[in-house]
Amino acid sequence: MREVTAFAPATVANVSCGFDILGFAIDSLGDKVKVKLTEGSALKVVEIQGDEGKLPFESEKNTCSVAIQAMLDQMDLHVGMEISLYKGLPLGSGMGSSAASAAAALVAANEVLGKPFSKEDLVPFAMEAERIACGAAHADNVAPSILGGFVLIRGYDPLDVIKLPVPDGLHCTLLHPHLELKTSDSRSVLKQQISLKDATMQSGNIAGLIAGLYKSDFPLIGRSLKDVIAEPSRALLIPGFYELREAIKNVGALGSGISGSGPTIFILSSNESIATKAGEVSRKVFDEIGLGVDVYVSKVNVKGAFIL
Ligand SMILES: Nc1ncnc2c1ncn2[C@@H]1O[C@H](COP(=O)(O)OP(=O)(O)O)[C@@H](O)[C@H]1O
Ligand SMILES: N[C@@H](CCOP(=O)(O)O)C(=O)O
Repeated sequence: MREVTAFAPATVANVSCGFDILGFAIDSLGDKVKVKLTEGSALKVVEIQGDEGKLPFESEKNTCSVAIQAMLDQMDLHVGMEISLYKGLPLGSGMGSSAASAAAALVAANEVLGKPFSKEDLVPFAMEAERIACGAAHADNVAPSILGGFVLIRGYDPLDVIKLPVPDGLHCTLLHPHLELKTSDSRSVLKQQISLKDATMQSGNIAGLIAGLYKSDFPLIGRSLKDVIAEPSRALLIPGFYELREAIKNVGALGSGISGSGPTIFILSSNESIATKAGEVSRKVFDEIGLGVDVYVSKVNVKGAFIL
């Protein structure tokens, strides 16, 4: 029977000011999923590697099978598939781990079925997987993981997904402290109301960030990396967050923020050498507080999920 393996990249959701509406994809880090067409009509997760035994095999709980089931439901198609998941991303990391599994699974399953859907069409199916992973069908991880690049979710009802330009040279440093923070938990600490002043400030920064991407205006991108909605509540859950921001002030980075719902922190820089320096300085902050950290330096991935 036909089998296909796909890779889907890690993602940085929110990008500070764009809560639930902005995200971008990272190079090389990600999950792989193999999908094999079988007899019958059941989706079975048959193998999971790299998760330390933490992820569910039940097809109604794993984001791979939930996403594929949403796709089959839309087609009213009853086929059997065996799904093998190779986790490259840590769980509850803020790097879109649940999303990368769903994105890779969908791209592989779509290929196995002869590509009935475009990549854009796959986004709503992956959102259903996010609903079971964290209780909210947000698209700011799944859309960039599938499509690559910077992605804006202009609206959810109806879904309106827009790819944005990626300025040459833009690099991201990711600091993943050795902590697990579930997206569902870090959503539960958010305030449900915001003031007019904060709404105005956040709107200015989102508009500024998008204008900065279109103009390749690095200082404007840096000035816009501010979040008055989620960051004040969530930063308290991430040791070293403000110390890191202080420590990288003289390195020349554009700015820093929480990647998705954390605990990973992202830093944007205008070139690889600043991004690397920012990583070195940040590592020292975590060494000082005695918390292990993984540091990654990456370009923005403009390709998204792909068949291996
Ligand atoms: N294939 C999968 N990969 C990762 N997480 C999954 C998967 N399937 C289900 N989950 C559940 O989703 C949760 C992790 O998602 P989340 O907290 O959103 O992490 P992240 O911030 O890394 O995306 C875990 O509770 C995990 O059990
Ligand atoms: N917009 C979401 C993004 C969650 O990203 P994750 O990588 O932590 O799953 C949020 O801020 O809750």
